[in-house]
This record gives sequence, structure tokens and C-alpha cells, in this order.
Amino acid sequence: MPVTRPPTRFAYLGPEGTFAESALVSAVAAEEGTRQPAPSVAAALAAVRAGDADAALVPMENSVEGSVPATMDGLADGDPLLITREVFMPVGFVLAARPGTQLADVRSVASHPHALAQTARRLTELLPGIVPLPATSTAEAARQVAAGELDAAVCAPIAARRYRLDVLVDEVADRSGAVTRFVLVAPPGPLPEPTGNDKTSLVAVVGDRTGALLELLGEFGVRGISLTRIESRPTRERLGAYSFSLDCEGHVGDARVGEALAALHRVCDDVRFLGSYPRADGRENKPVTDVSTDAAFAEASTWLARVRAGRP
Ligand SMILES: O=C(O)C(=O)C[C@]1(C(=O)O)C=C[C@@H](O)C=C1
Repeated sequence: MPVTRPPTRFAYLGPEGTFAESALVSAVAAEEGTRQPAPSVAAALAAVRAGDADAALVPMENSVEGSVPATMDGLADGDPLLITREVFMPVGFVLAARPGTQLADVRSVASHPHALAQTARRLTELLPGIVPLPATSTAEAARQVAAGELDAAVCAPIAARRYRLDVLVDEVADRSGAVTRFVLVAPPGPLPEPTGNDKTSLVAVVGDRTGALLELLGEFGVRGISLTRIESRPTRERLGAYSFSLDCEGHVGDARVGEALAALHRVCDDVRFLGSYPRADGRENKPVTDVSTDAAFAEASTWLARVRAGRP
């Protein structure tokens, strides 16, 4: 009898109309599963950890405003989760209000803090003297405007349509061309197969030693592995204790990446592997140097085995 698998349940930062939902729609075909909005990044990750969702799509970083702390910390702490995909989404913002509202009528405006940061200058020009309020997402701000709780929202054009708002001002981003990188995270399980153009993410806690960060970077450098992102986050244990969240080129199944991670496991206080997944930013990993290929690593271990066997 054919086994029918239940559809994958994808959680995302909701409500409907977020950039996260658009990114999920762009990356996952409708027949691949169902979509369930979560009220926050933490809630989306918690749904996966509790088994109420099979995967969650959450924002990781934005080309203008940088990393999303809720995602960084949500992946670094708690039960382990694995990134299985990355998804890039252009983000553009509108100022939306209930039909009939004029710009001069607006007394309150809200959005996700990342969206407010990307539109801060324009909002000051358009709404002088009004302090923008944070919302859990751009679409949540739009929903609150539709419910009459706020006058205006900075949101995606799709959220304005979804909540039947009028666009008061189109394109309110301070910088055009912004892109947000989302990641799809799932419970621990088989890793995506290496494609030859992959990324690996991890969080490393380095000890309080002189040169500890240099040591960490050196493990990548000596194996010819390029980093695509690195940032520090407080471990929240005490002032001055940091973890490093980073992405590098390559798959943990590649000899050079596997060896680098094993070395970090030796030299760092803690290493959390966050996944290896296909690179999706349209760029190619840097060519692997001759001395860092899988073949070069295999040949070196064959040589070492011979040496150890007394046959140099
Ligand atoms: O609020 C949303 O629509 C989101 O998907 C979140 C988010 C973010 O966290 O950065 C995504 C893209 C934009 O940069 C603004 C907000």
C-alpha cells in the first residue's frame, strides 16, 4: 500500500502578510505543506521544538539593518535546531492607513523594529514629532491599523492589501534594494546533501584567552574556508563573555569544513552546529585551493596512516 506522508507544517513569523510569509511562499510550493503563522520568532521556533510544526521560516539578517537578535539567540539557545535552507527576499516598505486617512491625520505609526530602522529618516520627514512604536512584525502593525488601534503601519505592499489599507506613501525605505535573508529551520535530522555550493552555520563560544578569536578564525583560514558572516552576541552569562555566530562556505561533509569544525570543538568552550545547506544568494563559493580539496585531505590521511604503520 502506498504510504502517504502528511503535508509538512511550516511555521512563519506572522500574521499573514509578513515578509516571512512572502519568503516562505517564494521558497516552498503550496503542495509541499501547510503554512501556520506564529506571533513571534521565538514562538515559531518553539512550535518546531514542541513538534507542533515541522519547520519554521524566520528572518536571520537584513542587508541594511543587520542581524535579527531574536533568531540568533533562538537558535543559539534551547534544544538544537538545524537550518536546512536559506531564502533571500527583497524588502520594500509602504506607509499604510485605513481608507480615508490623510497623512496629516496620522498620530501613531508602528512596525517591526527592523522595518522602523530601515525607514527612520523618511518617517521623521513624513511624520515629524511622532515616535514610531514597535510591533512584533510589519503585518501585525498593519493588522492593528485595520483594527483601529493605530493610525499607520510601515509594512509590505502585500500586507496593506491583505488588511484593506490604503497606501499613503509608497517606498518609504531610506535605502532602496534591501534584502532580508530568512532561514528554514527543522528539528535535528539528516542534513541536506552537499551540492558543491553550500554554506555552514555555527555558534562558537571562545574562552577568555588572549588570541582566542584569532585561533577560531585561524581554523578556517588555514583550511582555505571563507566566512560569509561573523558577529558576536553576548552569552548573557556575564558582561564580557561572547559567542560568535558565523556562516562559512562549504558543507560539513566537505573534508576541510568537517576538519575545521572538529578543530573548533577542541579549541572552543562550546560549538553549536546550526546546519549545512545550499547557498541561495546567487553567488558561488570561492574556488577550493588544491591543498584544501577532499582529495588532498584523503591523500594526507592515507600518508599519515602509512607513517604510523612504519612505512613512511
Ligand atoms: O515583519 C516582517 O514582515 C518580517 O518578516 C520580519 C522582518 C525582520 O525581522 O527583519 C523581515 C524583513 C524586514 O526587514 C522587516 C521585518
